[in-house]
Amino acid sequence: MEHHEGAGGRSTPRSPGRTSNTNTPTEGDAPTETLSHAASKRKRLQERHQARKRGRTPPSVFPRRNRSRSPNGAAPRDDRRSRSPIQPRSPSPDAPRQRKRPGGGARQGIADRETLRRRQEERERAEQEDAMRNSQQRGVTDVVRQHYNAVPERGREWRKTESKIKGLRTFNNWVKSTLIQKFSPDESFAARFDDAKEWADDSQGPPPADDSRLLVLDLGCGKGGDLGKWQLAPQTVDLYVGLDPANVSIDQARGRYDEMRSGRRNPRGRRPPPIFHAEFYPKDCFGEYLGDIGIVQQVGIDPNVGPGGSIMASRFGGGGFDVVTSMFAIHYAFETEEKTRQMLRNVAGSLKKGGRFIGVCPNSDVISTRVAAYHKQRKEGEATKPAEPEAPEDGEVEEVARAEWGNDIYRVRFPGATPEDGVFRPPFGWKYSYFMKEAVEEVPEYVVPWEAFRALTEDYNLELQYRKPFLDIWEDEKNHPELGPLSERMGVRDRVTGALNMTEEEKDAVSEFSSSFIALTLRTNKLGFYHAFCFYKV
Ligand SMILES: C[S@@+](CC[C@H](N)C(=O)[O-])C[C@H]1O[C@@H](n2cnc3c(N)ncnc32)[C@H](O)[C@@H]1O
Repeated sequence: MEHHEGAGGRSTPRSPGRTSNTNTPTEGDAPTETLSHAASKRKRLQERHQARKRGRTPPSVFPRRNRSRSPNGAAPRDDRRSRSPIQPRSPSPDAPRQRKRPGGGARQGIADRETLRRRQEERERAEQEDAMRNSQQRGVTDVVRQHYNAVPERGREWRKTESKIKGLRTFNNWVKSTLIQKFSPDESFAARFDDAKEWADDSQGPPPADDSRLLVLDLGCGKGGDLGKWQLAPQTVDLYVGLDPANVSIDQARGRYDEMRSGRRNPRGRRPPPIFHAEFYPKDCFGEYLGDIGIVQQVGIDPNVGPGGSIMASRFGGGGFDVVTSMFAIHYAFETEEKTRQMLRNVAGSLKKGGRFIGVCPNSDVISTRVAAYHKQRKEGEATKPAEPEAPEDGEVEEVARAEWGNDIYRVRFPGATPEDGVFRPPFGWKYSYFMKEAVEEVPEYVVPWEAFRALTEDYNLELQYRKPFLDIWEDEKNHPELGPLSERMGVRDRVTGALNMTEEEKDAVSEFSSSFIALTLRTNKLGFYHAFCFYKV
């Protein structure tokens, strides 16, 4: 789904960011000279800290990383092969033929051969299963990657005028801007910001400028639609690292950044506002560890987070990023527990203490309510139908009740059975396809059962600070002194009437308040298909 476009309009005076170009950097490029003084200092501390850490745990990050490279935690296949005790050996043609020993020895040989053959078969079966599992995992990632690579980049003008879902796009963009405005600043910056009013009353001039700048990591950055929002973050961004498995999207994101930096995206040749240093790499952020990306390693990523990580590591370790963000993407991780944990390892490993993990994803409360209502309605329908023979006859396949809902603009469809009570247990692998006009065409996504997710995050020292459905965010923030006017400048609402600029179908997709049979429940609970969250690394 596309949720692009810069927040637009707001101009906050800020100190200039560094703007060195990366063009098409390669992994491991050293951007040190492009980072600010604060970041270099942080980096120096990081290096010092890592040196201390290395003192405690002798193996360097590199061999540790190599060992854990496989997404499913298995040892690299080559390693296993090289350790195999039964490599078939073909005798050298020049070697004298050995004579078989007579009697028991020969029988022993036959028994050994039998054991070896069995072991060989077992090994081949295990390898086949391994390959199958890997290819299935790759399969989903490939489908998602191919899909997003194929979504055309249609340009800002088209998105603002022609698009059938322009209301939805701008609304989603406003929610993302709101989240960035509210949660990207660190505590000391936010405190200073809060104090400013009191301080202004005393008329002693503005508070001293904060020179600590943000280092931001975006997992699933897509075509770079949020770059403009980060440029307008209250606390200046120093570095933005964008990762996404869709390589075409990554190229487009880099192109967009280059245009912003050069001012080509600016209307009427106005001087561009200063922009941070940014780097973009293709990467599966949920199936793989991020520590092999040079810039991520340089800023700092701790491989020891999560269950099993040492107390020393959790007290002194930690990453170097202030903010990790993942907008409309973490639902791809919920295919398996392994991927979900890898995603959390990457998030928590890259965040420093006090760092924020902010994002948006489909709200499982809505999905559960929808699925339960679907089954209830289906059963009521069945109860009024004439009775059918109890068991299916020979060769007859019992039909699975497939939950689905939506309208012309969006559609959610479960390909398999769903729980009648709407509670997704176990919490992984609940695949559904999501269709969104112009944006997402039947891409497999996975339910993110919220409570299970929240429980898992605790294993990674991530503490939930905020979680809100989109519509509640709108209700809470639409009259905010900055976010309210921002919504008007972005075209989220009508300047005169104040009503949301959306068709009924778009509203249905975002809030579901006009949907048919569970309309009342949803309206009362103010649910929306998406919700936003912020976790703090403690
Ligand atoms: C709906 S788009 C959102 C893009 C962007 N965050 C935004 O808000 O405009 C979802 C993105 O998630 C990305 N994605 C899917 N699987 C991923 C994975 N394993 N790791 C990182 N990103 C992934 C897709 O390639 C796609 O760019």
